[in-house]
Amino acid sequence: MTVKLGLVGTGTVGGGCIDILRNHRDDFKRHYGIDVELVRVCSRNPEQAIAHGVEDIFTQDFQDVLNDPDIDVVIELIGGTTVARDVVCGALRAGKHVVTANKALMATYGEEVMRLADEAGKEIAFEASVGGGIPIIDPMKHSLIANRIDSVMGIVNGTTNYMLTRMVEDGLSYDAALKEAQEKGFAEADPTADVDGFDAAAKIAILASIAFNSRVTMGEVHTEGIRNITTMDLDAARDMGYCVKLLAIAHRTDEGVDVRVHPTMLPLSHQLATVNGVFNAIYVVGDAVGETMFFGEGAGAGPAASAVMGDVLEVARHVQQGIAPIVGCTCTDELPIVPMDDLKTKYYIRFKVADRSGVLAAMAGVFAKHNVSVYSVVQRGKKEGGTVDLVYVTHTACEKSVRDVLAEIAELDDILRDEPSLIRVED
Ligand SMILES: NC(=O)C1=CN([C@@H]2O[C@H](COP(=O)(O)OP(=O)(O)OC[C@H]3O[C@@H](n4cnc5c(N)ncnc54)[C@H](OP(=O)(O)O)[C@@H]3O)[C@@H](O)[C@H]2O)C=CC1
Ligand SMILES: N[C@@H](CC=O)C(=O)O
Repeated sequence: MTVKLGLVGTGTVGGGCIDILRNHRDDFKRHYGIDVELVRVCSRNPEQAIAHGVEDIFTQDFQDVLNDPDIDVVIELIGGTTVARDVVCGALRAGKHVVTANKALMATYGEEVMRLADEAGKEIAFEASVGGGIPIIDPMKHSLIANRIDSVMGIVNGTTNYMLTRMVEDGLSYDAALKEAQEKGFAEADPTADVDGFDAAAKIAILASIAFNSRVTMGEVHTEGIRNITTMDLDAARDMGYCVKLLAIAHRTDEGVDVRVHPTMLPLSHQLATVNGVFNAIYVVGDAVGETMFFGEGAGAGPAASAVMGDVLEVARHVQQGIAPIVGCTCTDELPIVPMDDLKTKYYIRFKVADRSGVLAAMAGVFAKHNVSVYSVVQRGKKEGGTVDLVYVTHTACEKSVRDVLAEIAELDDILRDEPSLIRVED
């Protein structure tokens, strides 16, 4: 039996999938007996389809894919939560299996999508939605199923990790580093999703939901990106023996789920400090297995298409063998989200302030008022245009108090000259 595929979205990942199918279709059949055929391809305009040699099966209307009775599996690779939601939900309602790389959709409408799949008795597979080419969802749903998982954390956004690496190692500006990441196909269609942390928030929401059997949506994840991080911060971190990474963190605590995305300073000796460029790494800690780490390329056509096609072939194998979907929604519990205000950690905060007397004393007063104990204050860079950069490192403090400090300093008369950059410090 030939399993018929319909693909919607022919950009970076969709193009990668078409290429894999063209190059390896015969191998899949010879090695594994899995016979798949791409019968319909949909996108907004035909240029990408022509470039990948599939113009003969091209359509601009995704309904042509959903309404084709021959298609067994729909592959959604357009991204976003509007048209993609119609494609995914429509395909499931039409009785088709679905493979998607869409983390925004799964982290926002995951409950609806999983319910539709359960009702239809069809599979919804989304390995590529987290960690690009790294197998992480399937191991968590299968190989690690015997564990109680208490922590999942790591670097899950290739674009920002690539940018931070290029900024540190090659002195690239933020804008130049982002442009490169976009050219390499790492960034989302709207790269603010990467740099503002929303892509990582979606991914950690998906991982936390699976790990803790309790649904976490991306809106529930405290999210900060790297927009305010400058080369001055990266240099300051290095001088202190640290690097800066955009970390996605999910812990099961006695209070519930502590889940957040923010720039974090890590000692250069930390395992995650060596994860550079487009690479991602995800730690998973289970009560039986102990510590595990998953590592690989987190973005780009090849890695993402590898994960998508892995799902497609597994679903196709099930279709051929008549195997019903085994695991549907596993979010059986309802754990509360721990408020970010409760976090206790050390902080690096850089303020660009007016270069005049009295500023340091005024700021010291605010820190003292809120019981945030300062470990060091250092001036960085040159005094320019009547401003100076002050770097504060605190002892362990409460997030709420630090937020109060920032709010009060912002209210001080004509002191702040820019948004402070705030980085949490892990030892
Ligand atoms: N890039 C990566 O490294 C990774 C991406 N992903 C995920 O994969 C998905 C696709 O990403 P990527 O390939 O990078 O995105 P691209 O922007 O490169 O490709 C998106 C494709 O969808 C098409 N499209 C957009 N809107 C519509 C629509 N309304 N109807 C039909 N087609 C449409 C686009 O056409 P047009 O070009 O005309 O806009 C384009 O062909 C996203 O969910 C993303 O989050 C997951 C892992 C890694
Ligand atoms: N934009 C994402 C792509 C993969 O999910 C990233 O940079 O990690």
